[in-house]
Amino acid sequence: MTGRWDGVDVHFGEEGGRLTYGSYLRLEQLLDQQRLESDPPAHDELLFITIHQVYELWFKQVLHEMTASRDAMLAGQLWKAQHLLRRVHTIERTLIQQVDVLETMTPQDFGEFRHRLSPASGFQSVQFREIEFLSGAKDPSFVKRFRGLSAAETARLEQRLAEPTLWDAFLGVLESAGFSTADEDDLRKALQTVAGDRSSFAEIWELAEALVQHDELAAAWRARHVVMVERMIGTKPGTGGSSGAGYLRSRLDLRYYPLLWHLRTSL
Ligand code: HEM
Ligand SMILES: N[C@@H](CC(=O)c1ccccc1NC=O)C(=O)O
Repeated sequence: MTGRWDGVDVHFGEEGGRLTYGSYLRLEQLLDQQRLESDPPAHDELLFITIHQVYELWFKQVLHEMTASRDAMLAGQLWKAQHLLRRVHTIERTLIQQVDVLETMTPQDFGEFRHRLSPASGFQSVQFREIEFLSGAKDPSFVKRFRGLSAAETARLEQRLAEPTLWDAFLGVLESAGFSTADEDDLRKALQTVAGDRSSFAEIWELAEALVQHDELAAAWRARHVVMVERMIGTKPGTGGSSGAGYLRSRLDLRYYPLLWHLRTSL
């Protein structure tokens, strides 16, 4: 910035032609990534692409925060793990609310370009599956069922399958506090003890609550997504080759941390 605040010759961001807003954020590249499949262009396809790209940007951020939260747990920095999970929750609430924007598209307007999308589908979102794996729901069959993955994408999924999950890291936290997590019975007892003595185990309890919150928000997204799908395509099969809403309904009961949910019954 040069010049005077109150004068006319104020030139923000022009110091020697270095960093600018657009160059820092790589806007030329970012804003040039929306290519429609429909021809002539269907009006709503830009919204459809933009929404998905925004989801993928947030997925990237969520993975960044979840990975750091996991590593903080492994390093015994419980306050940090919880701080980062709170940010994840806030992003996840945003991801659920964003469905509202896409629902301003009618089924008729979606129908103008939907036939062009097959066999592509959200089922092929690598980052979405990475989030599931890192959360604790590792299912190698998804890697096999993906068609058309690049070598780099396959490597990312394999890495997520191999590395510790948030749940693994949480078990490490319990072990560091002196609990046995050798079998499910020991684990149930440990969780019961933590829940029953919150003044002694405040940080561990809060961390468990943060994991439950993450689990609940993921479930809320699945529920929101399937209702949107029913609104958009009814009971038609999906472009990705599944039964559509039927398949998505079969995934509604997925929970990352069933033991933290079972615990509720005995509190
Ligand atoms: C018009 C809006 C949408 C419709 C009609 C729709 C429809 C579907 C259908 C039918 C499936 C099942 C797979 C298949 O295609 O056979 C699916 C899966 C999926 N969709 Fe969407 N979707 C929509 C928007 C979105 C958005 C905005 C996202 C955000 C990234 C998304 C992410 C996903 C994911 C991650 C899956 C895999 C879910 C799983 O395996 O549990 N979808 N979608
Ligand atoms: N599977 C959707 C199409 C769809 O929504 C989609 C297509 C390509 C890329 C991402 C998508 N989003 C979620 O599935 C359908 O069957 O209508």
